[in-house]
Amino acid sequence: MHIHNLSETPSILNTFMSELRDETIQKDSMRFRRNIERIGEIMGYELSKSLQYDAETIQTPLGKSETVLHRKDIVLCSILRAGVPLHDGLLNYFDAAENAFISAYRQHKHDPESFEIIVEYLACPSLEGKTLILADPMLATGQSMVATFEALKPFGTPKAIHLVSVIGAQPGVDFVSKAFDQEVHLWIAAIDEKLNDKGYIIPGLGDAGDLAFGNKLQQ
Ligand SMILES: O=P(O)(O)OC[C@H]1O[C@H](OP(=O)(O)OP(=O)(O)O)[C@H](O)[C@@H]1O
Ligand SMILES: O=c1cc[nH]c(=O)[nH]1
Ligand SMILES: [Mg+2]
Repeated sequence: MHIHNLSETPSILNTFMSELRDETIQKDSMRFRRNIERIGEIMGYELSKSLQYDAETIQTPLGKSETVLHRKDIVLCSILRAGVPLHDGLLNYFDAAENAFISAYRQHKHDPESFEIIVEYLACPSLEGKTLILADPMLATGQSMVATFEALKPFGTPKAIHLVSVIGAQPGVDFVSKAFDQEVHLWIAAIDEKLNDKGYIIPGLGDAGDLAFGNKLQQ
């Protein structure tokens, strides 16, 4: 897996990251969602540099200009709920993309330290020969990302796969890396050291879904 950790070069991205993590600032849910969206935009731009483009000549009012074509073979797939603002940011840039949504949430069993991934909803176009961008802001154990990829397999084989995340934990990044047998790029803004015994990233930022959209009752 090719890992592109975008916070290694200090930039405005690091400011957005510190606002997401700051326990006072992150309480403003509109700002929290917008910061994830802004990171999605930055990730989309950085990722776009690795794609291939066809050249096209367009007519301006005063002459002809060589340009590159908007890519139309991209499928953006995000994992509900926390993936929604990241999806919005990516879609702001890849506005010609097709879109897929999947619900993959962690359901804790009787023992609070163990959980399974529940996939209940999946809407996806054909992935055959397309560029798949799979987005989820939190990559903790990596199980949601891998379960999602497994669930997408019947929709065809993408020609390229890009995973987009905001914060990962090293054990989850290692888990995801082993799960893919084809070339995969991971675009991420931080890789934290570890998980706690409930599978939360330490130091991480807390629960991204709840911070973006409010608490949910455990089913
Ligand atoms: O790498 P993993 O260990 O699988 O954890 C990461 C998952 O946890 C979060 O979702 P969550 O289950 O909290 O659902 P939510 O977005 O509805 O809050 C997050 O958005 C990821 O999907
Ligand atoms: O730290 C974590 C782990 C999973 N999901 C989150 O929202 N945060
Ligand atoms: Mg959550």
